[in-house]
Amino acid sequence: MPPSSSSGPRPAGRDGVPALRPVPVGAEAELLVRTREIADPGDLAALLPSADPTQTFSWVRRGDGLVGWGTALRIDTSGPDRIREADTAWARAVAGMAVEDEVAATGTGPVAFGSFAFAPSSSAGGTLVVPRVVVGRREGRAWMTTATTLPDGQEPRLPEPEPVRTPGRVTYADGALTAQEWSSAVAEVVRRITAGEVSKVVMARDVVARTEREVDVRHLLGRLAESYDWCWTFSVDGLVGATPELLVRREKGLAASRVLAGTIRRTGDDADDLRHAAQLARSSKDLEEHEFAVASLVRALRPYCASINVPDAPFVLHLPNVMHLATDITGVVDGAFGHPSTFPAHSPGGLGPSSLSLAAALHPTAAVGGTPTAEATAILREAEAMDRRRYAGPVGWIGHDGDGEWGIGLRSGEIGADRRRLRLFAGCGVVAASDPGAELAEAEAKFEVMRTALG
Ligand SMILES: C=C(O[C@@H]1C=C(C(=O)O)C=C[C@H]1O)C(=O)O
Repeated sequence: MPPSSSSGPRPAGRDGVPALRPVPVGAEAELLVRTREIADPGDLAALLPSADPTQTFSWVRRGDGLVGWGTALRIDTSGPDRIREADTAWARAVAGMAVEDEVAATGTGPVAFGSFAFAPSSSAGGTLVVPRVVVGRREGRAWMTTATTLPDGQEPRLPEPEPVRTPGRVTYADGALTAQEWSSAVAEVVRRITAGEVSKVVMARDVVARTEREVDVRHLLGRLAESYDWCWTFSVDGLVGATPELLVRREKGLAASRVLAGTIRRTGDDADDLRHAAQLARSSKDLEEHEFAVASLVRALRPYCASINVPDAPFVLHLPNVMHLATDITGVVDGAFGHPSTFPAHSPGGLGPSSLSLAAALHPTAAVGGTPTAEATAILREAEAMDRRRYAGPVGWIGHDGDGEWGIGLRSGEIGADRRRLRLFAGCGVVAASDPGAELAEAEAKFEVMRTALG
């Protein structure tokens, strides 16, 4: 079966067929995907040949991960089922690929990078892209994967890398709401929480960055990796950032998720920060907020797992700008290791629900939506007065067997058609005990990630 439908773009969900809008890779072409081992390529981001954010892909943490460029296959979806439809379309596309994989490890063979809108109604929808070239590294092994169009099967020629450009002078302006308006919106949400409508609402705001020169996504990726090495540095379809929060990873039958909720700003003084970290770990407001987030994640993951492990108490994650309460949750995916699964699997080996179907089940978590989810997201939509687009949505990659990693697209910005303009986003969990001024300061601290990247 060809990896792409030949009948042209289709609206999402018509006749129950997922929207599958391929780029023209050659009418009825199938993809030939080849992976071979390579010598250590050094800094992955430094391999990226072009400044174009739509053709530059990254998912890198502490030097390991995947980068890619070019587009061999693109799947676009939209609407409430945007994530599941992409997952189904991906399984179908993979079935039509010819694969030669001499490494056969996690992240080798066909992989697609993806990014999905936070809200079902957003025009940002969802996208999976198989790049023409992917380079990966993990635990001392490195590989290159190429995706070429059959029957020709010519290896893509590597473009001459363009030099990395700096964005020059950067100015910032309010997005949908001024700081003052946003604080008032937070105060109103606190009132609604106190009145008992919901327990927690995650409120985000946007600011607009304008740069003197067109933004080179590689400049941002380099700076993000430099300062936020412990985060996942991502670039997919114009969304770029460094997220500390893992929505879900599925690898060889195990699922893992890192929940963050409860935040305190770093002061720059190590002794002070340690004192604040101890306060954070005892703060009832933050612990309560964290508890909501962990409980909702576990509730959403449980139906897909044969067993789940949840630590008794969170740890404090130290990042350069903020510290978070963090909990790492792990589970054995239903269908793994011969356990009978009620969920469709990507591979005949039968590892149960794919990483992307798990992401669909978990998104949006209480850490980025609120509690209870449906009511909280309705409130935030109204109170924020903006479309979050891909911010706080799942971003990451999926492999041919359904394994993959999906982060929450935080600490990020969106580069649109005008490459001198970025929308940056940051938010924070609002509970009954929240103070609007403190929440504004917390959002500011989170904006710092992209501000540092812009330089
Ligand atoms: C919403 C954001 O962050 C989320 C909210 C947090 C909080 O309220 O403490 C912490 C981490 C994230 O789950 C963001 O970074 O924009």
